[in-house]
Amino acid sequence: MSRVGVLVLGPAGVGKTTFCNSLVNYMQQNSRRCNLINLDPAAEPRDYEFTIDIKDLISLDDCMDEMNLGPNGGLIYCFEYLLENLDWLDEEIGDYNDEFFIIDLPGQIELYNHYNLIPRLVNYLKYQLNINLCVSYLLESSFVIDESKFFSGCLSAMSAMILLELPHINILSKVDLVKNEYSKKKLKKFLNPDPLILNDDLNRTTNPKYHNLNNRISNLVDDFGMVQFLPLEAGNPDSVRVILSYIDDITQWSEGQEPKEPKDQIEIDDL
Ligand SMILES: Nc1nc2c(ncn2[C@@H]2O[C@H](COP(=O)(O)OP(=O)(O)OP(=O)(O)O)[C@@H](O)[C@H]2O)c(=O)[nH]1
Repeated sequence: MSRVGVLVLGPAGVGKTTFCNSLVNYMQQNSRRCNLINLDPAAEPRDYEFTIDIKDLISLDDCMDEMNLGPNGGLIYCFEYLLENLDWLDEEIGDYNDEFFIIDLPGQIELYNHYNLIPRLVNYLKYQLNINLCVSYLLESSFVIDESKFFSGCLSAMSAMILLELPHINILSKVDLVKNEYSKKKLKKFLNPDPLILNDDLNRTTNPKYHNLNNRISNLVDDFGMVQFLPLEAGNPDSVRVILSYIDDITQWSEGQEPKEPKDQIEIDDL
């Protein structure tokens, strides 16, 4: 039995659900089986039907009404409820063997930062349900083409890497929204960034009293080897193809096979 899963993570509104749909669309068009698992208890139905939907177990609206909670408290409650009822997930995934799962998660930072909810879920998927997992972490291009926001995005991606300890792909989403030539040029620099050069740029525009902090953060990003982002334009099958080839490679790698360099590359000018 071989089950592969890609957890789609990133801040709210970054394009996670749209990316999930683009992956399903691309895989279906290329005769590959895949299943969408929705773990966002607030998600509305989208283009493709979910194979498994947390809302069949618990929905955010019901939980907020019945428990008198706000949206963030309600979300935490839904995840705690899911974790207390993991046999439900087991039953839902039950006979799906030799399958590819695309797992859409909510973007609320509370789930990742203050609680141990997502790591517990990941452990269950990985060790109890034997799903060979990887993470695709999305950051929005138009947001990060500013050095300070880029470093802030890197830190949030690194926090997910450290927290989940899974093979990890970083993606800059919505590249089509970066329109003018100057910004496009900057975007290229951020896809294959040299954190130390970006740090010099950042220091040019920040108060000197922060330079030491900037230097430390850029050294950390540099040491961590977080040197690459893949561009995503959800409506462009070429960008989805390249990302999928990376997902295929790193999930094979985490199964214990030899890592291979993905052959596919995509340039921003190709999109
Ligand atoms: N132009 C453009 N818009 C996009 C792209 N991907 C997503 N969007 C838009 O961005 C908005 C948010 O997309 P979603 O897919 O709902 O984002 P999300 O991360 O799932 O949002 P939450 O679940 O609320 O965290 C929607 O209006 C999408 O149509 C893209 O590649 N290009």
